[in-house]
Amino acid sequence: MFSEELTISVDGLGKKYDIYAKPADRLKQMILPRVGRTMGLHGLKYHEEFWALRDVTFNVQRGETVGIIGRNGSGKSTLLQMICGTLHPTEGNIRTSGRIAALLELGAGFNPEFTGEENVYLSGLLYGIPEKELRKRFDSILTFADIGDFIEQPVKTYSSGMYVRLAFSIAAHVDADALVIDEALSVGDIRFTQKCMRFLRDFQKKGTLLFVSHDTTAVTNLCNRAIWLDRGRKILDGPTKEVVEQYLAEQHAADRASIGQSVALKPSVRTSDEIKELPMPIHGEQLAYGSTDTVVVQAKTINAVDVNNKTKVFEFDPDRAGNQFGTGAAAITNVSLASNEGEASQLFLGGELVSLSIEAEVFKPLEAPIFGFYIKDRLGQRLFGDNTYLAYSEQPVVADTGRRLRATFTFRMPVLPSADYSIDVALANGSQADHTQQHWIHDALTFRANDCVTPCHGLIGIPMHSIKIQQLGS
Ligand SMILES: Nc1ncnc2c1ncn2[C@@H]1O[C@H](COP(=O)(O)OP(=O)(O)OP(=O)(O)O)[C@@H](O)[C@H]1O
Repeated sequence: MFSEELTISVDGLGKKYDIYAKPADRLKQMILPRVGRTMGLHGLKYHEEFWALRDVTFNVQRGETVGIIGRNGSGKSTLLQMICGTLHPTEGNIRTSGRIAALLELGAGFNPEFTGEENVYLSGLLYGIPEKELRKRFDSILTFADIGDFIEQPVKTYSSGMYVRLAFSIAAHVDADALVIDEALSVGDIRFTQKCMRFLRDFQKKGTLLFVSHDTTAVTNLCNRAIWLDRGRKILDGPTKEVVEQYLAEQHAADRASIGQSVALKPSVRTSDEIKELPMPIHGEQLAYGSTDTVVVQAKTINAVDVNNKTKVFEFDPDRAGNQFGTGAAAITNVSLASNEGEASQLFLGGELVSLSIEAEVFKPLEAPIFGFYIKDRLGQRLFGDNTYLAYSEQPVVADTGRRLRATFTFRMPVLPSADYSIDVALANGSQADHTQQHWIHDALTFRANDCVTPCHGLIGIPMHSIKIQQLGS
């Protein structure tokens, strides 16, 4: 039975396309089977069957945010279009409850000949919002979209960014119970994207969200759950962090396999597409603490309290680390955090200088090794990270077979809200733009930040150089 708590229920869903090699085959398929049947011939086929989606089953509960990930052509858009009712399934069932607003890829939704304003009313009516109500909301829709006088121009004259601004603004104003978003946010500029993200974070508190993106970081940031599609099939459905990690690992394995490189270090070792976007962030992406000591102006107060932002580090244990992948030409053998004086320690303070060391053993010569790390929060959001590339780009450290290497990053442990965190470490070979991961370990070290007496508003806290209130003359 379809529960009231379910917003979307998808059962055995499939979409088949008949692919014809040439247009004439389509005609033959329409006419000849009938002729054949009258002659007692059956099963004449002039096309290939192609299943864009097959056998996909899942439920989305009211209030859930679910990310859909997968390679190009894996069936994500096909799935969303069927959920929104713009595409008919070949087999299976979809049940939805409440009002679903869709923000599908460009091309869907608006009548290109109509002006933006006409499209606002048209879309509103399709969502069942009475015209009188739409009039009341029109100004707010326009303000959100921020496309100025273009609202009076036909939509066919819009840039893709304007199109998405208007489409998103409408979807945000129709009191939807569920929002279905397909790649739309990749089009807008940063300010608009931030505005949409704020809206979505607010919407998440009450509504159901289905979110397709190639940007796995965005999926990780926004969704608690993810569904991975591949070649039209559901591969995995679960907590976002796990699904994204496995998806990236699988992608890298496939990429490596396609260029004939070995991929496995050990059964749990996987490869990842992160290689393309990383090795790890370049300098400048890292947290902007100065090289000189920062004065924490609240230090007096903080030190007066027994429990400040202490961070407890759990030692590196290769068997307990998360997913791993890489070619296996080198292996990371140890990871540790020490105080800046080099003392191995398990407790640090937010704002303290610490050193992260990554040691590795080389099995095959590396002409340009790059070590890197990321610090991630509980949802897998990357808070900051860095790599050795820029420091050694002019003169890479060449490592022969049998050598052992150690990279050390010294940085200020940020002030962190009380929660669990983890550190990904990696050793690649090559350049920032073109490299191969030799060994990447997700969650090599984990740590817990304790009671945040130190001011920390947001993902990480920056120790303040000064805080003042001044009386100004009237
Ligand atoms: N009308 C159609 N006729 C034939 N094949 C189609 C049709 N529409 C989609 N397909 C095929 O179905 C498969 C799934 O397409 P879909 O657009 O759903 O993938 P996707 O995961 O959204 O891809 P992308 O990430 O590139 O947007 C693709 O191989 C695509 O070529």
